[in-house]
Amino acid sequence: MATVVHAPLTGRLSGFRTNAVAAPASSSTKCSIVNASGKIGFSGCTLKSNLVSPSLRTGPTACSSVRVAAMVADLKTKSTAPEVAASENLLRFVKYHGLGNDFILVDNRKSSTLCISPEQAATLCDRNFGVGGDGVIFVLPGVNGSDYTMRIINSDGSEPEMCGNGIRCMAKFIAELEGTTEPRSYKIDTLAGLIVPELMPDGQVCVDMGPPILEAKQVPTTLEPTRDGAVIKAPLVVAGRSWSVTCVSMGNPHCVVLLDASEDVYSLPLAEIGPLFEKNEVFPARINTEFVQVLSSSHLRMRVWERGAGPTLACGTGACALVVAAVLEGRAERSCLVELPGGPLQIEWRESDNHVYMTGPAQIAFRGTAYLYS
Ligand SMILES: N[C@@H](CCC[C@H](N)C(=O)O)C(=O)O
Repeated sequence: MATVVHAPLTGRLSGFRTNAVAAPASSSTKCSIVNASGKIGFSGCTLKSNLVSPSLRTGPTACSSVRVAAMVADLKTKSTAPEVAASENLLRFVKYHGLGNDFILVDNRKSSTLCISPEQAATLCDRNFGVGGDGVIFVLPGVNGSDYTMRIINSDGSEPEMCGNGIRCMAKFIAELEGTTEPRSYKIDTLAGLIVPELMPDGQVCVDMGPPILEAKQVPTTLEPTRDGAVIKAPLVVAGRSWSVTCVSMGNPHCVVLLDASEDVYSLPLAEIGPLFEKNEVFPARINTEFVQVLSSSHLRMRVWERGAGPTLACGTGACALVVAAVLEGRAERSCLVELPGGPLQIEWRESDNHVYMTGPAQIAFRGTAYLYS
């Protein structure tokens, strides 16, 4: 008898989702695999992902050939204290996402040193061999008067300075760790400076992302500045096409490409051009690239190729950067709805303080315990 243990966690964009897996209850029980579209794919057992109940992972099973880094995400776990279990190579985590930009959140409050290596983080992010995620986010003790410190490792193991969707997720995670449901804000130290997310009464998170950085050398880019030290509407040839680019740092570097209104952003071959921007020699620290369709002066549609993570469903710092770029190019107002593949963000580049404010959701997906392999 085949036993389906877990229903799949499916999403609107199943191509970005891990497959849900059914595990055998005993060696004599066959397991069925439910694919991301919700269909039972086949019997037998090649364990492919992470949704296996811990109660079912011991003892002889038909899944002994498990190649995966044996991630265990227990949807039934009720724990309210998702602290790192450093013993026995186990790591407790909570998976969150902001508009489908997904992160493995780790409670690292007991130390200022990351509890796992960048390589381990990259393995955890693998959608076939790990939990799956665009990055791992660590909550560390605060420094210099901040409440907490955020560190993030991209899915390729590199460390960026900041993450907009990630910091909304982190604010929700901290509230969970602190056991509070009250609206409040946190001062978070990041490699991009102090960032302040605020939990709103409606469940959204509004983040003061600080001021944009436009000075070419600080972005950084070696492109020739076109206006007051900034790179605005500069020509850049990539993949045989001359693009008009504006470079903005929100702590991390962004290259914004505002398209003609008539060009459908979804017609671009993102997987082909994204890496060519990311690794272009004019961006010495590599770059995140946003391709933008200006639907109106307050409604922008974007797709992103992220440095160290590839095509993601949303990029918070990218949405902030493109509103700044669109204002500088005279294509948009200071307050815009930015439509990303995973949903909308409201972005405002406030004239009074020169800070960019981002408002959007952050949601828990599941909690789990992962085996760590060095
Ligand atoms: N998705 C993030 C940005 C994460 C960091 C980025 N990949 C980089 O390397 O700069 C966001 O929401 O801002």
